[in-house]
Amino acid sequence: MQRERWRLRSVDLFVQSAVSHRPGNNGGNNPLVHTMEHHLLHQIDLTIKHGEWVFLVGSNGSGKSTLARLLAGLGHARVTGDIARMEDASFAPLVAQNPEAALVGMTPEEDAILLLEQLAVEAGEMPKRIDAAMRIVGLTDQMKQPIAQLSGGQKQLAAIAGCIASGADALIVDEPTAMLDPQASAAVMAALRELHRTGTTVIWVTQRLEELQEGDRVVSMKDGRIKFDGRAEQFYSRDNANVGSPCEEAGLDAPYVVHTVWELQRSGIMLDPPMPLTASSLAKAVNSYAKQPACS
Ligand SMILES: Nc1ncnc2c1ncn2[C@@H]1O[C@H](COP(=O)(O)OP(=O)(O)OP(=O)(O)O)[C@@H](O)[C@H]1O
Repeated sequence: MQRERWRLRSVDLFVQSAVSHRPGNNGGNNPLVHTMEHHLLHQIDLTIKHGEWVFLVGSNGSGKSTLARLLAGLGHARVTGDIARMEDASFAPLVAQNPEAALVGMTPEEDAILLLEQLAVEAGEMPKRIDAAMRIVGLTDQMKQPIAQLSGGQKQLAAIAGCIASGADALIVDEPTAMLDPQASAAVMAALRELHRTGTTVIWVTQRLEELQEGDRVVSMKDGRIKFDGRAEQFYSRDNANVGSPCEEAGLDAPYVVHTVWELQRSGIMLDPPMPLTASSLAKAVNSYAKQPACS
């Protein structure tokens, strides 16, 4: 059985922000400042095992990044409830939507070296780790190129390469493809799927639901709460009255393939498997439906 990487029980998270008020006419010019507490996460129950791949989805402001930062151990927040991390778990680096803020080296290679230096990795160990990480993300040819000359997708891959070289057993990526074109997005997805195949736990925050594949685990959030935790196929499952899939309840628009399946269901066409998620699996399911003997 896989060991647990994170276990959160009844976790609530609060942050404080400064609020300033201009006093009235007779109150002088100095603004009054007081702090206000915001309750951002509510009763989070979540277990993630070593080696799992989890898509964390939800509409804007639903709390995805807040939860991602909490899992990465970042931020200054008041947290109540119970959070357990396994003792042998390494730190889990978080790669954000815009990687430029996190890239400090002049080249992808130098950036990885600086990160490994921070982690006190021996100098003799570094080239092996960095070469392997660049190979996984497909940046071997660009690793000595100035970061300023890389495309957005290559910068994202450079940030991910640094995390891979660090040897972290888990990686959290927050909307890594939000600013990328389909080709660069596919390269980032392929690099992380490969990393996952070799045992790394991956938490992928996204609003692009077409990135989900059959069998993927989906955790969806709304108003700071987890509303759904299950397989992608169930996420799109409507009830008998043809409404109310967890995806729609989260306020998200399903991919085109799923809309097509819903339309087929509305016309009484039930596919097997019932919820294909890619164009090719939809075509396959429609093909085998068409080959079924007609009912009289
Ligand atoms: N430091 C803060 N102080 C006050 N409110 C905050 C703070 N950080 C986040 N929030 C609020 O918490 C809510 C959740 O924010 P969060 O960034 O986690 O959402 P998200 O699901 O990642 O959204 P998006 O998809 O837009 O990035 C939002 O309403 C946001 O305004």
